[in-house]
Amino acid sequence: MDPKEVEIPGNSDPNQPGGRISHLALDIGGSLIKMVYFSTNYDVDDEVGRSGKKSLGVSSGNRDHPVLKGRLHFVKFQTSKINDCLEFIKTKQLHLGGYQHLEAPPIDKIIIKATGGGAHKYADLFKEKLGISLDKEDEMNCLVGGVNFLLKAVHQEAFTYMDGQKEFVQIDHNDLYPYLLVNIGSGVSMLKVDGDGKFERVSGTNVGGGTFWGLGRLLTNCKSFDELLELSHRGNNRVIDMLVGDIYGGMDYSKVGLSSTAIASSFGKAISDNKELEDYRPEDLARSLLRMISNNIGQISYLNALRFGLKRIFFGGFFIQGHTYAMDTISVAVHFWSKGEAKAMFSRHEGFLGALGAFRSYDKHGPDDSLVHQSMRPFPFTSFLAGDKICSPPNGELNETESVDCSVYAS
Ligand SMILES: Nc1ncnc2c1ncn2[C@@H]1O[C@H](COP(=O)(O)OP(=O)(O)O)[C@@H](O)[C@H]1O
Ligand SMILES: CC(C)(COP(=O)(O)O)[C@@H](O)C(=O)NCCC(=O)O
Repeated sequence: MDPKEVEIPGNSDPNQPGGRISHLALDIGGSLIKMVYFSTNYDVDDEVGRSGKKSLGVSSGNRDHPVLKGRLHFVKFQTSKINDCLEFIKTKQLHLGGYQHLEAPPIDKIIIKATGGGAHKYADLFKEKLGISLDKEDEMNCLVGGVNFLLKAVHQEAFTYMDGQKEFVQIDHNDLYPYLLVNIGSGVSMLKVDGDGKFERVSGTNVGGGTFWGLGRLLTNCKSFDELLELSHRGNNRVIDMLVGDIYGGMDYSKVGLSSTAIASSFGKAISDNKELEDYRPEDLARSLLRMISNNIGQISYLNALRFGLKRIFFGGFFIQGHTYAMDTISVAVHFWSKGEAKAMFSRHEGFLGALGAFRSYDKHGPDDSLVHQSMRPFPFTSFLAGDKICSPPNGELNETESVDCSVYAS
């Protein structure tokens, strides 16, 4: 997959005079590299200062008046195509922070925040190809930092999805914790979150997004993840799944609360159909697989929520990426097993939780003399938390490469 060009509209192009990129952060996972960066080329306070009306420095901005306006960019690459990612960073000079304008930027001293297993695996490659060092942030810490940030700072970030209905959830900042965070990446991690930086990884499963894509590719010969998803939209899982009704002669097993349409055994019909793989339609195989994996994750999530008495479960990770059928299946599983007690919630920037957490971690270190702080910390970043300061794209979803306007307020 080639990354689309990130649109850096108008005067926020870092290659234009005064253009500036800051806070590049990476989450290098088993399947995908997620990248977040902020671009701006004008300082609102400078503008106000020039107009003679008011002049505020970065440190003296307030919550009613933005210090900076710019764009937050979200980009993803396949991890297997990491060279495309390196080329993208190099071409756009994303790694140079505030040093794009220098003829000889001090590249060997520049440090970029990175998380995910790939921050360890590919550290040498980044050094070799771009000359930069990766400052490794813990993956779970970043996930929690990212989701807490989104839930608190972004208007209409969390929503429920059931029976085709999306409903935004009003987040009460004083009543957010505890909750269960389920990150469905290549594998699945489940974390009990009790506060900012307060969490425990309570469970996980190796049957996750990588399983769907890996097994799906083998079963259907799909060439891309998007193709597999598209197939699953058109499929009918009942062709392959053994339903309760198939076992009970079309009847419900009502004594234990199982309707005739419930799946008794995923892929179970394949044992008696006397068919070969090629006799099944790829779309039906894709649908059964998606249902099986989503159901399983929904059920394990519910069991962990039950274990700790948690009523809210937030799902993240690129497996979901706004995919309605996966969300619906997960929600139904949580609803069914919890008898309506627990709620599955999703996030609009679900795939970028870790990258956002790494991005925010620029702020957590105190001032020191390293170049990372000079080049990548042009403003106090907790300031993003001052209310609903990130606008969403008009359609509310983020694609492969997207950016959102945002304002930075001094904290
Ligand atoms: N374009 C894509 N290419 C590959 N996998 C994708 C794509 N879009 C969504 N996915 C799904 O997202 C999963 C990866 O999710 P992610 O949160 O990025 O995990 P990781 O950090 O392990 O890379 C894949 O295993 C796959 O199920
Ligand atoms: C090892 C991982 C944390 C890596 O994160 P990922 O790249 O999958 O997002 C994750 O794949 C995981 O939690 N796997 C499940 C391992 C288990 O608990 O069985």
